[in-house]
Amino acid sequence: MSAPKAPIRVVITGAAGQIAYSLLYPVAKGDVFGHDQPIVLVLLDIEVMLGVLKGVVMELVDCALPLLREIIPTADPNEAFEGADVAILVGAMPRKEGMERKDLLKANVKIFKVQGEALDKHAKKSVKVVVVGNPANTNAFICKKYAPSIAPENFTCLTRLDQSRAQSQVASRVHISAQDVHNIIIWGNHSSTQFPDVSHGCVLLNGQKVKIMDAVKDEAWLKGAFISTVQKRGAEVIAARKLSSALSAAKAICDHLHDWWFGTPEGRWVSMGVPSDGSYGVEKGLIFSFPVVIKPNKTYSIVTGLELDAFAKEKICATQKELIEERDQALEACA
Ligand SMILES: NC(=O)c1ccc[n+]([C@@H]2O[C@H](COP(=O)([O-])OP(=O)(O)OC[C@H]3O[C@@H](n4cnc5c(N)ncnc54)[C@H](O)[C@@H]3O)[C@@H](O)[C@H]2O)c1
Ligand SMILES: O=C(O)CC[C@H](O)C(=O)O
Repeated sequence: MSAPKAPIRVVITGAAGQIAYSLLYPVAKGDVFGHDQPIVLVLLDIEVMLGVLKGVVMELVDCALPLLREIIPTADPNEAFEGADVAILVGAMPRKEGMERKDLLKANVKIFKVQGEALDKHAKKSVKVVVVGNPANTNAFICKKYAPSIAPENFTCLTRLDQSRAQSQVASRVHISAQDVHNIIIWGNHSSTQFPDVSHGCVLLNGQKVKIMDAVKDEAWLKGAFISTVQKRGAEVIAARKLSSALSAAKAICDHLHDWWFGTPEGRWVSMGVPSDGSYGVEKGLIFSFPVVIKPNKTYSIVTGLELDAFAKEKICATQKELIEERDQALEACA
């Protein structure tokens, strides 16, 4: 029998919030890092939320989870990131109905400067960071910038929810399970300019791989309503719930980290916001959602060599333009 694994330190920020409430259980139970991986959960929120956080801690304790070795609630980023193996950065203000994205950017980006600095000083150099708080790509860019001692590729942002949304839209159109829809790509920003791209994807129909284009047989839908539905899904959820998506966001965070930890299956890729290496003409250093493959040793690489037609190039250009504008506003707000 192999020796029991040492616990890993997993930091979740915004721990008293909505997404965290759906995220804590699967993480603490072992669904993300493995059912043999003990965990120390570090829960960061702001001072005024410590009372609420106390209740969340009580509930976690009451779950009596075998892998959960310790729970550390705190409002101090320097304490939170000490020795961190994984940082799930959820804590930020969500957009409410009628709010402009710009308002969110100014309010949230400074949080990620502070947390980048704290990660730089206190986290393990191997720490894996996923930024969820919006604007997720730009917040991840700022976090990375203020943590220069950590490798840039350790900073990612969540676009897996967009991927899941796209998979489900195609699955319901073809009347199959979402798990039989493979290799859809989300390019660019986690925003309404993102480009959900089915042109390299396939579905499994009776065990056979069929191109999504051929299975759906409706190019007008794939180039029109499908794209806008995925792009605007977050806003649609806000309009209906009066709150931003939380359950589905938590599920997507679990998928993103599970695949980063264990790797992607042969021949399959997933979308993650990662620092651009210049692939597909995207400015180096921007946090841009690309298709990536991940090895079991937890290293990922951008899938290169995919052919892009004029339609795809135009969409990728538009989302890149938005990210450059956001980055410049964020740098100004942090200066
Ligand atoms: N990338 C995605 O796919 C995706 C999907 C859904 C939501 N989001 C974003 O995730 C963020 C959180 O959403 P939510 O619904 O959980 O919001 P929420 O308001 O329910 O919770 C946010 C929590 O963050 C805390 N917080 C605020 N500032 C903090 C700081 N400096 N340090 C630590 N904690 C801090 C708040 O006190 C609150 O408890 C929002 O920005 C939302 O837009 C992203
Ligand atoms: O603020 C938004 O527009 C969306 C919130 C969240 O990022 C989502 O995708 O559900």
